[in-house]
Amino acid sequence: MDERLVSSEAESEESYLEQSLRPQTLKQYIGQDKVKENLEVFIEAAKMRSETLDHVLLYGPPGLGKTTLATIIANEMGVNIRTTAGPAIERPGDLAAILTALEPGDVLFIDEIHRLHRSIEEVLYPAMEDFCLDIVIGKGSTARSVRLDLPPFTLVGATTRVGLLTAPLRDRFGVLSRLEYYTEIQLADIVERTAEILEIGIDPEGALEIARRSRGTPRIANRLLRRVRDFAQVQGRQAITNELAVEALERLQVDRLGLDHIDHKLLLGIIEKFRGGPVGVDTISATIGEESHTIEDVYEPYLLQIGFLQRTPRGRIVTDLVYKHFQMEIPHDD
Ligand SMILES: Nc1ncnc2c1ncn2[C@@H]1O[C@H](COP(=O)(O)OP(=O)(O)OP(=O)(O)O)[C@@H](O)[C@H]1O
Ligand SMILES: [Mg+2]
Repeated sequence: MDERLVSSEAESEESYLEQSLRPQTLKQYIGQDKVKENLEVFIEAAKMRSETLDHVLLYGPPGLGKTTLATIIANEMGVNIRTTAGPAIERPGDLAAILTALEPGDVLFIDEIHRLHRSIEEVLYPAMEDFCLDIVIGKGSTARSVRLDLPPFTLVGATTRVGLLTAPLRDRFGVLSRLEYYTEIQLADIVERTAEILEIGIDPEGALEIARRSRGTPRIANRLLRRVRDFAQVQGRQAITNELAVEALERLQVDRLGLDHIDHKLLLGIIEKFRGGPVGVDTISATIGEESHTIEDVYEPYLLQIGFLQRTPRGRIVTDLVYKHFQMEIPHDD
């Protein structure tokens, strides 16, 4: 698969840069008002009672700020954060080692928590519920189980695929927060904030243009800003104006809704070869030469989100919005 400018996944070099752009406090964190307001109350209450914060599950599409929020929770609680990821924990002993090394009150952040092995999840249950660890010592007939106390801690889990979490794991989180796509105005604020950190001059209208094409996703907004800055620099401009943003993003083939050549190929393929659908994913896959699961996991979600595609039992259909976007005549049933 090509690297896409509008991919919501982090590029290989990007994660380092992203760290420097992460807001540190809830106040600096733009948008997600409902999630923020709830967390504010829970954090405040936990601090008043001198207790740890309840376990928090953050879920939603890539690039919306889950890792950022995990860091902020630790900052606001005034504790350390220990970070790991589902696939990195291979044996129950790995998790036991992490848990016993925690300081009282710490945040343990497990990214991609849907990818934890079942055998490891079982270690997590008593740890989350009673702050203890059941370990087996010895082998065979002399084996016995010992209960170890753990320091109280807050588990923050993050996932893009909440549906893959087992019910017993999901039920052990006291706070479940779903992150939503951002509005244009919120993304424009994020772009302006990032521009300030990176010392890039930008007009409000330039920021709004980048926001509009960022598919509701801060990660994409920040990436487009960096690419548009390259154009500004090469052209010797002091600030990113609306005109410059439009010109740069058109040249980068990111259209005014943030769609790129792959989105165009998919949508126009359904229109031109299947008269707008319905058509099955496997058939689309064969015609445009992309894997079915890539279409479903990577290409479709945003098109479904903005109402350009509809899923029906007989396959995918493009909506009237697509014809309007491409300035094509809407076909009439006859
Ligand atoms: N609310 C926000 N305000 C300002 N910047 C944000 C916000 N949310 C995310 N960002 C920025 O977007 C980038 C991506 O955010 P983050 O890494 O937290 O996303 P994520 O949800 O953890 O993604 P993934 O699912 O790929 O792990 C970061 O550089 C971060 O600074
Ligand atoms: Mg993350």
